[in-house]
Amino acid sequence: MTTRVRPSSKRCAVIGGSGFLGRHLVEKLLERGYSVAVFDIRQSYELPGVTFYQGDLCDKEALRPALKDVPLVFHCASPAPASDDRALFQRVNVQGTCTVIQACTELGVQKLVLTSSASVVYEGADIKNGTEDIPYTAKPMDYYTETKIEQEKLVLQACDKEGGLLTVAIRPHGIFGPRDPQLVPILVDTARRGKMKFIIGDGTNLVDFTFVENVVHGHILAAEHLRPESPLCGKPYHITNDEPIRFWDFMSKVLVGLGYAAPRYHLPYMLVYGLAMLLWLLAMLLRPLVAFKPTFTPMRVALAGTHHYYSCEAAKRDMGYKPLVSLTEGISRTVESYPHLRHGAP
Ligand SMILES: NC(=O)c1ccc[n+]([C@@H]2O[C@H](COP(=O)([O-])OP(=O)(O)OC[C@H]3O[C@@H](n4cnc5c(N)ncnc54)[C@H](O)[C@@H]3O)[C@@H](O)[C@H]2O)c1
Ligand SMILES: CC(C)CCC[C@@H](C)[C@H]1CC[C@H]2C3=C(CC[C@]12C)[C@@]1(C)CC[C@H](O)[C@@H](C(=O)O)[C@@H]1CC3
Repeated sequence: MTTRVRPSSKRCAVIGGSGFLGRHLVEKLLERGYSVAVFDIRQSYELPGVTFYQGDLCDKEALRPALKDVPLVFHCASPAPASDDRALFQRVNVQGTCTVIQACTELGVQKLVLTSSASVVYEGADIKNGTEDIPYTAKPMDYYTETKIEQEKLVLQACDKEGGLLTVAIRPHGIFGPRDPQLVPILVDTARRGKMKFIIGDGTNLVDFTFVENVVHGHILAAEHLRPESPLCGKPYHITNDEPIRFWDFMSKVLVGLGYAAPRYHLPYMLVYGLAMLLWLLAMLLRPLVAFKPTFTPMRVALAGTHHYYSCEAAKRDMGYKPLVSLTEGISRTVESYPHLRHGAP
């Protein structure tokens, strides 16, 4: 006779746990008394209380040991959004997520929390205080967004309240904080190359930037409130700092905090967007001959020149979410964490 081990409720797995958000999530889970299995294609640190499993999430056999006897799984792995490798996004975000769902179901995992993105509804036009009922965009601006939509649908449709796997998706927007490999490093690199002098558009567009610890808090609340009778089952939730800020004020605060000049001169939005489209087309055409990646992609220009902020009222109502770290505090902790990116640092 085989006896099934009852999974400890303080045990969980984090797929993508070596990444920026994943590692912050792991650290908070440990603080809250969880023991954590990390599954990732790379191992980036070691911590007591964490067991690492290195592998590709598209490989079910590699996933199984990490998810065995675990009641709760967080899935926050993805290829980097800036990549233009469509096949990789399809394989990891879509087929890989199917594999994760199958493995969870076969192993009797009770809850799956997906890190989705608020970008699943963004198509380059203004979104002001967007709620979760905005339909998915029919015109995703890049392969990352296209596959995040498919991924979110797969996970939410897999929710089975009749004793099966329970699922929920968290949609953060513009995550920033210590160890972020993307937002601050790209911003500083652009500033060092003298390209952060310009404000795209009139500079009044409001945007959500969300401190990483608030995003982690939203994930843990979602996991702990996800039960068969709760409204969270099969639903997406925006998690934001609940403090929309002008895109260019946020950029300026980070730049000035790190010793760089704030952007000052205005350029018309449509002009820069048109140029970004042209450059992107050129990069596509020349790809077989020269590999160059424009900094100002159409997606980045759109994000820099439109309103895109979201309501987190549903998360407040259904899981008692409230941001723990203010934008001002988050920016100052972020700036302090990047001494090597300061102006003049070797
Ligand atoms: N950073 C943001 O602003 C932001 C905003 C909204 C949503 N998200 C979502 O949050 C999640 C985490 O993003 P992040 O910023 O921490 O990115 P990240 O790149 O730091 O982390 C992603 C992790 O996934 C791992 N990974 C990639 N492919 C894998 C594979 N095939 N098998 C196993 N592991 C694999 C990577 O090694 C990495 O450790 C992603 O799902 C992303 O779509 C990020
Ligand atoms: C070159 C400049 C105009 C700006 C330099 C900063 C940008 C690199 C970031 C500003 C907003 C960021 C952002 C993302 C990537 C980095 C920026 C463009 C995402 C597209 C990353 C993927 C997430 O899922 C998106 C989300 O919905 O949160 C991010 C949106 C903001």
